[in-house]
Formats: sequence, structure tokens, C-alpha cells
Amino acid sequence: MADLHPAPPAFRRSADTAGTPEPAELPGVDTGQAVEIRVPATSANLGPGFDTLGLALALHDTVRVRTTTAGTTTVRASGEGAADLPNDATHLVARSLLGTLDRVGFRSPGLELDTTNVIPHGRGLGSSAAAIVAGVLAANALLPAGHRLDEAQVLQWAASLEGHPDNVAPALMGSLAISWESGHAYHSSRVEVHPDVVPVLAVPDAALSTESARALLPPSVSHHSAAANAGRAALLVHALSADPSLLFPATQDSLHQDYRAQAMLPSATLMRGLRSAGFASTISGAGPSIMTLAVGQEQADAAESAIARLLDQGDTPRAWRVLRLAVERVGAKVEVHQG
Ligand SMILES: Nc1ncnc2c1ncn2[C@@H]1O[C@H](COP(=O)(O)OP(=O)(O)OP(=O)(O)O)[C@@H](O)[C@H]1O
Ligand SMILES: N[C@@H](CCO)C(=O)O
Repeated sequence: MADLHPAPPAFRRSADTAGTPEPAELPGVDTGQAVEIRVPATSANLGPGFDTLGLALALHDTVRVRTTTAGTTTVRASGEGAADLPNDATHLVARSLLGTLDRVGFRSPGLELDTTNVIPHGRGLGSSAAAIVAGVLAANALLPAGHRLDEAQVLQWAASLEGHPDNVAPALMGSLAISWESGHAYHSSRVEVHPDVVPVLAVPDAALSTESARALLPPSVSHHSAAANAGRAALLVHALSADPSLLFPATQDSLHQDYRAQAMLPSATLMRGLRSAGFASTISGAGPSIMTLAVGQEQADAAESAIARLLDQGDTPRAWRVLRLAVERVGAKVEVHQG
């Protein structure tokens, strides 16, 4: 989660204008409500689709939220990264939830959050987008009918909290999402993925924050690089949806991966080794995980063997997890329970 070219949100609550109530005076959402949100991991960029393309993966975080009369926010987290996260209103899910209520002109009388984290943090698998989407959707479910954000507003607000739309869009919609900015607004279109596409992720034990990976990017690129990327990104949408045999040329990037390699040398080495062997491998999101888009289970087997061989040959002592994940065709789910 970090900004390169942040777009401001396209809607604002009345508190942005003079004379409107302070947060403590805002109406509270009802107490005794309980909602559960399940959000998929996502891999952004997919090579040439920097800040634009993202794929939902079948690996999910779950957040349970209860509104209470306690006047405080408490978070119990388990799983990935839990020990390093705050347990109060500064927790990213809580912050996104409270920020959404405030944005619409409401507050919470008290919140209890239970989160089960399965998506690894800082590995390029969209953990921050999943946390933001969970918070925004939970807030929306807790708001009274008539005050809820519509789908376009949810995308707009979640993407503005994240700073770019390429993870939050597939987390919300599932499958492949193509996102774009128009003025200050984010938009996204969902594309069905060919059933033969099998994502294989190699996830190292070291994290890299999106913020530091974005700091490595140059402020401008050549016309040549931009044109090369435009062609590959267009080809990639065709390859992912209709003709996976084109995935190898379609995943070639000229905008971000080389600039970031210095911050994730073992990952860059693994990706180059896999591409030299003919696999459609990319840095997943801002890294340092590597995603290979295999065609069919047999090629996924071969990719897993190649990853094991290349890691054995390398001089890195890092531990890596290899995950064969299905494309998640359904986006984040919201369940409202009896409090
Ligand atoms: N489930 C969560 N609960 C609370 N905070 C989280 C959660 N998931 C991620 N975060 C916060 O987001 C940070 C990771 O965000 P970052 O954008 O750097 O990486 P990422 O989202 O995992 O990868 P990428 O954006 O490249 O896909 C964590 O260090 C943590 O502060
Ligand atoms: N497009 C983003 C994805 C990671 O959040 C980046 O590469 O920085």
C-alpha cells in the first residue's frame, strides 16, 4: 500500500464542508450487528499491467466484525503477520472500516474484530488491499440501508485508500480485473479467465513493502518502453482470457520489474531462470513473490520442479513456499449474521 500517483476519492461526506458535526456527534451505526467478510488474495501487474491488471487467487483472509457499546475498537488477529499488527483502531482493517463510516457521516459506538490472516504480508499477494476491502465492505454492511456505498463508490474509495486500483478491483470482483483512472475516478472491468490458466506462486520468507518497491521506480520512462508495455498488456488480456499459449510473450514487462530487481535479487534471479526455461513468470505485485502462469496442471508440475531446481542451484539461504492456486472467480463475500 503506497502512493505513486494517488487519486482523491470521488465522493465526500458533508464533514468536509464547514459547520458539519465533529466525529463524536455523528450518528452511530446500530450496536449488536455482526458481519463476516472473506476476501481473496490478488496478484497485481502480471508483468506489463503495472497499476492496471490484477488477478484474484484462491487464498482468503476472513474478518468477523461485531458492533458493541464499549466505545473502543479491539482486534484479535491470528495467522499471517498477526504478531506484528496493532490490536486497536490503527489496525488496517479497523482503520478502513472506521474511515469508511466517517466518510459517509457515521461513527461506530464500539467494534470487536476477529481476523484470520492467510495471505502473507508484504509478499506481493495483495494483503493490504484485502485488509482495506474487508474494512470498507464491513462498514458498508453495518451502515443503515439508504446510506450504503454502491459498487462503483466501494471501488473508488477502496482504491483511493490503497493508492492504486489493481489489487482492490479483483479482490472485489474476482477473476481478472482491468482498471483505469479517468480524472479523479477509478474504474474497473472484470474479464473471465481461461480455465487452463494455473497460477503457481513462489513466496520467499522475506517481505518487501510496496512503498519501498515503488520508491525505486523512475518518474518517467521512454516512449519505446511505454509502447512495448502497451502491446504486451493488450496481448496479456487476450492470452489470459482466450489464448493462454501466448502467455509467455504477453508477460514481458518494460516498466517496473528491472528497476525493482535490486531490492529482491533472489526473486529476480528465480524469475529470469524460469523465463529462460520458457515459463510465463512475473514479479507478483510489488514483489518479492514470483508468479508463474502455467497452462494446464502438467505445465504447473513442470513449473514447480523448475522452481525447486533453480532454488537449489541458487546461493540464497531463504526458505520459499510454493503454492499452486486456482484463479478465484468470485470476489469478496459479505455475510450478515444475527448479533
Ligand atoms: N490482514 C491485515 N491486517 C492488518 N494489516 C495488514 C493486513 N494485511 C496487510 N496489512 C498491512 O499491510 C502491509 C503490507 O502491505 P504492502 O502493500 O506493503 O504489501 P502487500 O499488500 O502484501 O503486497 P502487494 O501490494 O505488492 O500485493 C503489512 O505490513 C501490514 O501493515
Ligand atoms: N501496482 C502495484 C501493486 C502492488 O501493490 C505496484 O507494483 O506497486
